[in-house]
Amino acid sequence: MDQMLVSSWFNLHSSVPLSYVQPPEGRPNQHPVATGKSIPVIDLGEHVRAETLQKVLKASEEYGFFQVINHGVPVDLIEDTLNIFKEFHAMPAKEKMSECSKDPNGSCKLYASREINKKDVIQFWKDTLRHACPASGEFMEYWPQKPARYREIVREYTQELRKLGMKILELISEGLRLTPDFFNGVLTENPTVLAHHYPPCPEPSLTLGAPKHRDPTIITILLQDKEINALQVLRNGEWIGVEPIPNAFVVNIGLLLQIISNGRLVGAEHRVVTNSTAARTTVAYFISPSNKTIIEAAKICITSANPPKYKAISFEDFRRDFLTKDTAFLEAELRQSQL
Ligand SMILES: O=C(O)CCC(=O)C(=O)O
Ligand SMILES: [Fe+2]
Repeated sequence: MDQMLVSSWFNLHSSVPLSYVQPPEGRPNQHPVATGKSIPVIDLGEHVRAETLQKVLKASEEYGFFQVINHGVPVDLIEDTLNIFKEFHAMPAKEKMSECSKDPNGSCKLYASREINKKDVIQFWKDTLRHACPASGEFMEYWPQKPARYREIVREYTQELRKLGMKILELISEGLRLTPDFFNGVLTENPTVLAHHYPPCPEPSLTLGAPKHRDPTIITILLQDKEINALQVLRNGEWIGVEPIPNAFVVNIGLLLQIISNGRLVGAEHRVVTNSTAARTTVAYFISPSNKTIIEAAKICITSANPPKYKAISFEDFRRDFLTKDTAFLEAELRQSQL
């Protein structure tokens, strides 16, 4: 079982095992990254709220991605968080597995794509630790207890990220003319933290760390490792690299918010490439609803010129379909006929 993790065997190979070789049309070099382009960077510390709001809205409409600086999350906590997840992924496989097997219902899990993404024949060059992190503190008893300060640091980090997430969602609510508390209840009740680890890869031109996908979230807030360019966003048919800015967060609109905004905000497609020299660790904070929540366009986002684009769907049905079907297919299925 331990051998399932990419980190357990990647250094035994000088070439990529066949099951990790992407088909030619899916390889990174097939669609190179646009030069000189980047996603917007937004200073959340700016004092004119209306201006910040416009920037967030514009970036969410045009890119579905932006970075935030002066966001209020303490730098020490950011460093501690990245380090604790690096230390976690560096532990022996057996120990990692046992630290993530405390909940029989699977609220905490360590996996490689082989295990989670049954629909994908070709695998991805990463391991992921994922667990629930609701504000209530529920499920914390199932979190890893190693490395020693894991629970303390990750608890504080997820609390801070919730605050930041709600601040961003308040700006978005105001921009979309939703009520200020629109996202306060069930829509954001079920956050998850995912710590991805991408080991160095001997043949980066043949592999991907993560496939082209949209996130099954309201929004995602990502902490990237310094100095490694690997995340790319698709915009108007071009891949744009997301350059790491020290201590900044990458924010992206998820498919759920695309549905809620009736297509006004973009749940943009993105992917992760690999490199041959350095391991990369990232921490994604997924803001998601509780299972029974119905996802549909907000009334204010529906007009006669812009009728509902998607069928209503419960989050649990959405997630089941999302895991088993291709996203493009799911979107087409959700899209109502425009008759
Ligand atoms: O690790 C990254 O850069 C991106 C991760 C991601 O896209 C995700 O968790 O959905
Ligand atoms: Fe993603």
